[in-house]
Amino acid sequence: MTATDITAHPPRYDRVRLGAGWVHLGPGNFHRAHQAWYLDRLAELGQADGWGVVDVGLRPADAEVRDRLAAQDLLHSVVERHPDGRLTRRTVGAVTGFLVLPEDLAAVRSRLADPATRLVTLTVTEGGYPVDRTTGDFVPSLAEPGGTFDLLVDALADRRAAGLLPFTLLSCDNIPANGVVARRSVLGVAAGRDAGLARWIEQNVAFPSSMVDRITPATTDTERELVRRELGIEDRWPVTCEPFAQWIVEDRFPTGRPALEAVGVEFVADVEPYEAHKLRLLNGTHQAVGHLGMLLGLTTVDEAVAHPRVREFLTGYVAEAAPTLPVTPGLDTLGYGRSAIERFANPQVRDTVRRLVTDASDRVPRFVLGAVADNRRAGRPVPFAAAVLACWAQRSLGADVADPFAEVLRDAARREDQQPGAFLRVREVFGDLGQDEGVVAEFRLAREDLVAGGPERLLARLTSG
Ligand SMILES: NC(=O)c1ccc[n+]([C@@H]2O[C@H](COP(=O)([O-])OP(=O)(O)OC[C@H]3O[C@@H](n4cnc5c(N)ncnc54)[C@H](O)[C@@H]3O)[C@@H](O)[C@H]2O)c1
Ligand SMILES: O=P(O)(O)OC[C@@H](O)[C@@H](O)[C@H](O)[C@H](O)CO
Repeated sequence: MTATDITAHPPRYDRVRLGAGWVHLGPGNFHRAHQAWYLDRLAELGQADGWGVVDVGLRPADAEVRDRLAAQDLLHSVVERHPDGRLTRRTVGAVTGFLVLPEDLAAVRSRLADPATRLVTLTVTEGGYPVDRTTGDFVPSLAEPGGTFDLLVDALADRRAAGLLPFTLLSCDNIPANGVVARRSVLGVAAGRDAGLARWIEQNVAFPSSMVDRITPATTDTERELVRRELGIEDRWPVTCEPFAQWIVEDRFPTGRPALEAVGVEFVADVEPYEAHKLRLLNGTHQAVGHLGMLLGLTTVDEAVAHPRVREFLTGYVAEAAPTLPVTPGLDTLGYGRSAIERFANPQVRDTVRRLVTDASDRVPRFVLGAVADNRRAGRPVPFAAAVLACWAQRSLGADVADPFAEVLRDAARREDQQPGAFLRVREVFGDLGQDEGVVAEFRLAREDLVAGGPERLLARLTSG
């Protein structure tokens, strides 16, 4: 098929009417497959006027994304990959600006200070928040100078000085109580500068929490080629993802919000039960399949789920974590976990196990350890979670581990033979977990399996095959 440029396939609405009322920090793949995709569908209904998104990148890698998208009028494809191989594509035109720090600092400041800007969203990854991984407390030394939270506090100070209303700050990162964590991060940075500003923020800025969901792998040349070959579109940075998408948001937007309920976003009074289900049963189970899949030498998540013992292990993991979740009307906890595993099994999505375990020390405490702590408080054993941690320990011995704590974890994993449980005693990652003798015993058992017979032996012990 001869490919035509994406600019020859524009959205069916007038992008000029979108303007710019929404700023997004962290313009990665997920943002484009999720928040921008939802707004695009709202724009098609003619209900997004004034809410165009200005993307802001704070990392050098964002400049390449900006350059590629700028060459195609900031349009991008979102391509849904159905299990039967079908592809559905739309051109997303919701992003009306793309700025990158540090070069565009003045433009970013003025965008954030503009009265038209009423909503700021974040997908800056779990590690992008200056809070302790295990307690969630603000840690001043983790706040990157000139980073996300300095920028937000500067912007709020500008708005206060100009007598403007603030914007609402909505975190879309996978973190328990992400609104509370965003608030703590902003207030922590503000308090270190000016108590009056911190008070003003406390009294005036809303930080709703949200649960976000759509499995969105990284884009490589393979995805670009797929879009060119199968759909006939030349797109310099398409995003491929699963067909499923969900966004549940705490409805606190004193400065207004787009009417996203028209395109399926659910606005609720309390997002916590939905968020807990998602983080513990989807992201937690993702950690399980990611660490096991890496040790099994597999590349994609669906390959791992196709291994019958891995699927059974994941089912066991879900059953172990499920009792820690609140009974929630309309939510079948075990069914939710089962449907997550079905989504992982989609052979078309081509998500990699490596993506899931990157920066695991930012993810495991948020996705796995909460359920472990709740189970232990209730006196329940945690053989499946302990097995996931043992897989992580084993994998930490490798040289190619991308993780802020890679060296510390490697050293601890190396000491395991002499000091059993040393890995779990890396306090910055595991908090007090290493003091729990029951968990340490289960972890040791799993580690012995891995050392003696690899992941197959561990799987054989914990599943019936
Ligand atoms: N990919 C998914 O399936 C998915 C689904 C739900 C939620 N999320 C959330 O979105 C986040 C980003 O995922 P993605 O797939 O877009 O990743 P990505 O690698 O495509 O993009 C990450 C973005 O975050 C920015 N970033 C990273 N660290 C930062 C920091 N310390 N400060 C400021 N910006 C920073 C990067 O510059 C980039 O713009 C995840 O960490 C998760 O919290 C992802
Ligand atoms: O992106 P992270 O690091 O928060 O977590 C890895 C995956 O579990 C995550 O990206 C899922 O794919 C996503 O949360 C699905 O909605």
